[in-house]
Amino acid sequence: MSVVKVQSVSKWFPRRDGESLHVLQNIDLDVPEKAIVAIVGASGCGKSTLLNIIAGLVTPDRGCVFLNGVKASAFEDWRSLTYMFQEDRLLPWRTATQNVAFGLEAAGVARPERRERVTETLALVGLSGFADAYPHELSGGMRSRVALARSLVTRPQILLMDEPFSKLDPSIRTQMHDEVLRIKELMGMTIVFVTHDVEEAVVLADKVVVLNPRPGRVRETQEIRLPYPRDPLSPDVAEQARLLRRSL
Ligand SMILES: Nc1ncnc2c1ncn2[C@@H]1O[C@H](COP(=O)(O)OP(=O)(O)OP(=O)(O)O)[C@@H](O)[C@H]1O
Repeated sequence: MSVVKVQSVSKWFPRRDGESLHVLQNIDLDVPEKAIVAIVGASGCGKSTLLNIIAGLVTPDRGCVFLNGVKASAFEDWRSLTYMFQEDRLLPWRTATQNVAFGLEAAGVARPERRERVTETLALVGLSGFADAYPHELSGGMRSRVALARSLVTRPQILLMDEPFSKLDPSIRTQMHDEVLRIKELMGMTIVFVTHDVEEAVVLADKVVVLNPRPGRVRETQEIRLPYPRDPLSPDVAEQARLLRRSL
């Protein structure tokens, strides 16, 4: 069974001139359990809209999304799904610990359990020594790790990421890719992410979905069968990236 299934989804947004913008047309997407799927495509082709529809943040005009086989409109286990945004969105007045704890506080998790889970998750992303640091005291890579920890602290089954590492230096980005793969294996998550970076798609994903613009349609789906870990500088990754670029 697919963990995420997108079935014939179409979406229009209203435009200021009274017309509507056709953003997505008949999108089908199947994400099996523990898969990593990348969505790539030209700017404005509807990648984030598709991710937002999967996350239940935007309602499709046609078609539907199933999460663990349940129609999204009837899905109740939203804590099993988490979303990592392009900006880290850390609260500057909260320490790393307090930022990571935020979702658990909102969910009413008791303080002792909160403390245990935050400590465990900060250790998971390699930030045990920075639990009491404020965001301005952390490097870009560390902030990204806090944001990742905040997404993981609820022990999600599905991780959605919208260009989460695009603002990082290439070497830090590579470190974050390694972290995501390691943690994904450990936690057995299913991941869907959006990226502009075809190398990032090839290094992380086992399936890459290429969207065509205006309106966004699935142009093709490429399986990436290279073994993990994938060296971003290897000829195999370069060749897959070349094929994807050609498709774009
Ligand atoms: N809430 C909204 N209301 C109206 N138009 C929107 C809304 N959200 C997105 N759009 C428009 O829908 C189109 C697709 O946007 P979307 O952000 O999904 O594309 P994208 O492929 O993620 O773009 P990028 O790669 O530049 O981030 C764009 O033309 C955008 O302006």
